[in-house]
Amino acid sequence: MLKLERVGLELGSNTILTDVDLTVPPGESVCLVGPSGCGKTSLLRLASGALEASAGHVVNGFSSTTAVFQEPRLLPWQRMLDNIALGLKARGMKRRERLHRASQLADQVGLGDFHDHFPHELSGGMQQRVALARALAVGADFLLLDEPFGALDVGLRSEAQDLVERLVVDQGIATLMVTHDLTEALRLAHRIVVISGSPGRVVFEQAVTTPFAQRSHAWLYEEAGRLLRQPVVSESFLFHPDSEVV
Ligand SMILES: Nc1ncnc2c1ncn2[C@@H]1O[C@H](COP(=O)(O)OP(=O)(O)OP(=O)(O)O)[C@@H](O)[C@H]1O
Repeated sequence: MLKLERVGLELGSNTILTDVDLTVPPGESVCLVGPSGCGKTSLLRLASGALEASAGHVVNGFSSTTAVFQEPRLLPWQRMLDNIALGLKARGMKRRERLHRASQLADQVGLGDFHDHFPHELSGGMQQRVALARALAVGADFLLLDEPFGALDVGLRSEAQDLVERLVVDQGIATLMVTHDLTEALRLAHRIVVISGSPGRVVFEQAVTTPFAQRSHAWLYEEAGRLLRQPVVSESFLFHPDSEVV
C-alpha cells in the first residue's frame, strides 16, 4: 500500500503541494487528474522515492515500484527483447534466462513477432507497450504511470489502455496514473483523485464502482459530463488547454 499523510512539498522557494492525503491499496488503480503545473508529476516522484516530502509522511509498502513515462525511454541501440530485459540484466539474471522471461512478456503485451526490432522500427504504441513490459519484467506490484499515452493517437491509445486494464484486472497490479483526460481516468480507475490549486492539494475524490467491462464509450462520456458538473472538478479543468473533455 502507498500512503501519503498530510504531505507537503517545497522545491526551492516554491510550495508545490500541501496537505495531501492519498492512499493506493494493493491492486487498486488510482488516476490523478488536474490542471497543468498543479504538482501531479511531483506527487508521483514522491511516491517513487525520487523526491522527499517537506512535511508529512510518505510510506510505500509495495515490494517493487516502477515508473512508465509519456515518452517510452527505450535504448535505441538495443533490440526490443533486450529493452524489455534491461532491468533483469541490472539484477544479474543470466542472458538466456532473461531473454526467455522477456519473450514471455513480449507475448503478453502483443509483441511476440517483434523480438529483434529496434525501437525506431516500432510504432509509438508498440514502444509504449515495450516500456510497460520492461516495468513488468522486474515483477512490479505497483506501477507509476505519468501520462503514458499522452503522445499516442486515439487508436494506439485505446490499445495501450486495454493493456493497462488487463494488468489491473487480471494481474491485480496497483497503479497510480497521471492523465489529463477524464475519460481515460474513468476507463482505468477504481478511484479518481483531482488535484488543483497552487500549491496543489486534493480537491475531489471519487470511487468508480462500475465494472471495467461495463465502461462503454457512452458511459465514459456521460460520467465525464456528470463529474464536470461538479464545480470543483470543472474549475480544475477550465484552465487546461489540452483537456479533451472540456
Ligand atoms: N525542481 C523544481 N524546482 C522548483 N519548482 C519545480 C521543480 N520541478 C517542478 N517545479 C514546479 O512545480 C510545479 C508542479 O510541477 P509538476 O510537473 O509536478 O506539475 P504537473 O501537475 O505534473 O504538470 P503537468 O500536468 O504540466 O505535467 C510547477 O509549477 C513546476 O514549475
